Amino acid sequence: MKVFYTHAGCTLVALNPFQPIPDLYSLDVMKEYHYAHQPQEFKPHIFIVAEEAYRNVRGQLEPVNQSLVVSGESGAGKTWTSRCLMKYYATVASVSVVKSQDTVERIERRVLDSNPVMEAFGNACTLRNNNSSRFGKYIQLQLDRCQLLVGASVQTYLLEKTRVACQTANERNFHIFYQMMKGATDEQRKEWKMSHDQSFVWLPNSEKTIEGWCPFFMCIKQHILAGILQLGNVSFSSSADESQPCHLDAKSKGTGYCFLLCVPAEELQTCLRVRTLKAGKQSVLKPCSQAECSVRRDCLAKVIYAQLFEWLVTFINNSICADKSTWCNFIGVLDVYGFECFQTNNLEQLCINYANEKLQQHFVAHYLRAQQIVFPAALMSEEYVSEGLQWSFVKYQDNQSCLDLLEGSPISVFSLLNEESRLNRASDAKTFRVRLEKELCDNANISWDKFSKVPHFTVAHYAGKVGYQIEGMAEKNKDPVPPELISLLQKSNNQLLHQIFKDNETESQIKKGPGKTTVVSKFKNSLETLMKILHFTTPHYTRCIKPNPECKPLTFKKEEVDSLLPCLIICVLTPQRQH
Ligand SMILES: Nc1ncnc2c1ncn2[C@@H]1O[C@H](COP(=O)(O)OP(=O)(O)OP(=O)(O)O)[C@@H](O)[C@H]1O
Repeated sequence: MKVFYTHAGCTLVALNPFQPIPDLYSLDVMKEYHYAHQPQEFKPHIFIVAEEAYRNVRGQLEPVNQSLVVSGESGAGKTWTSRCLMKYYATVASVSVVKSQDTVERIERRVLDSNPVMEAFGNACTLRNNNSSRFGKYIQLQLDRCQLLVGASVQTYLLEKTRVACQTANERNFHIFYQMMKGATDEQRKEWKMSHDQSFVWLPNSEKTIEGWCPFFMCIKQHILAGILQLGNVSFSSSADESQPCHLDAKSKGTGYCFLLCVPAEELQTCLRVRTLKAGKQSVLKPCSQAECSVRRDCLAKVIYAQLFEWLVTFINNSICADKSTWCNFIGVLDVYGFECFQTNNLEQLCINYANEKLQQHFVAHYLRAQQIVFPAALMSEEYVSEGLQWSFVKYQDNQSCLDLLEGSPISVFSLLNEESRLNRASDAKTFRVRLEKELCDNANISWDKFSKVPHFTVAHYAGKVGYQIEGMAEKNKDPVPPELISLLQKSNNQLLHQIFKDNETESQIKKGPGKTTVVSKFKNSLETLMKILHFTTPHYTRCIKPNPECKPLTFKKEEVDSLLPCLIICVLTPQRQH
């Protein structure tokens, strides 16, 4: 029926049309909502949410700062919606009416222009979405005393860095690699030691044209990225004599990647194949197996890319963030990865689903609070409480029990996983599974398929059950980076590489000892900071819905969408409190 928005309780539901809808987001429509006496009486639209938040800031009612939480599965339209919100504020809260044109160029444009740059480095074509964000982000739009947009800052969460060195079949690496190859001049190719016919292991499906995605070339020095691509073509073969390092395969004998990363070739090639073990003051050199060499190669690429991404975010923040003295309120836009359940799920999905569980808890708690219910005592005793509210409360308890399972103290999945990662030995999946079962068997949210051949555990999340594979989880959680590689990067003659590894967090982690700062502990900390921000702001929820898995325009597959609805039902079932 070409209706793309509706309200469900306090949530705006946004249906992805998968094709541009003329005039749905035009300047005139923005103005209509912005200048309306009562925008809530207009047709449901993302601009109502935007305007409501804006008016709240104007009204200065506590909490004045606002958070717009945009959720939904991959491809549902979260990034699109976040962009719409940013464009809305860049228009209605524009400084242009007040100050010179220069300022407009400097602020709104810069904020909006940061999107394609971040997307180039952080988005990729996946099976679910051609332009899938592989990181979460919270964008804080900073408003001055007159509610004009004067700056912004971005906080990012959990970049999927494994994608740099490993792309699932039919998926691609981050956009930036394709963009730079597409835009490279002959001269640049020469500089990067890349011939026209050279193919790259880490650049799959480059022939794929992506509709609606416009490749462009970024004018920054891409030596590091070219170095990463060249590194992906390095392979190893075992030496006949085990006491000797692996051989570098004929094709990888070239030292282009060492040149591009500006580190001594011999030293890097040794670091990739030989481990330095410290025993007191003495160092012992131990050749790595073929598989270990590949892990070290991938690790090098991942750590460089992750640091580069962080540097980019800091760089963007430095250019868009307003001086603290110039802004007093903010509207935050949260675009996080939705709930994930694949055939094989590991640490990444566990973290993502944990984040969703936290957000869901925040949502339900907010909703119950908005109903002026002081729970639990009042909720249970008052007779007039609707069935819907009681149901919400039960859901809230389920949600809490799942969070206890994941992050609770002293014993939870995370605490046990961290313990396992801190052991000075490789983790054994079967033993770890037994430990999990022994310690957590009291929690009804975890279960085990006794007949499964691979060690796993199943968590009953609010949005459904997800089975997590245990193999490799503790190692991923450690995210170890060989110290030799970091020391080498610190010596790089590439100014940027040298700078980003100079006082590198990875190094301080290494100094603290293995497993001290784990992926889970870092993610949990950053999520806690986010939850605190959300707690002190007025939240607005938008749930994006993917109407069909094939991303077909204007196609609504009822059976596919229905499975998503339980997460929404909570807001439909809880009517206004009736006295
Ligand atoms: N309102 C809309 N109008 C037109 N097209 C849209 C709209 N919302 C989304 N799309 C289309 O759907 C695609 C997927 O949307 P988007 O990238 O925002 O999803 P996402 O939820 O952020 O996914 P991911 O979690 O994978 O990053 C967009 O590239 C765009 O083509």
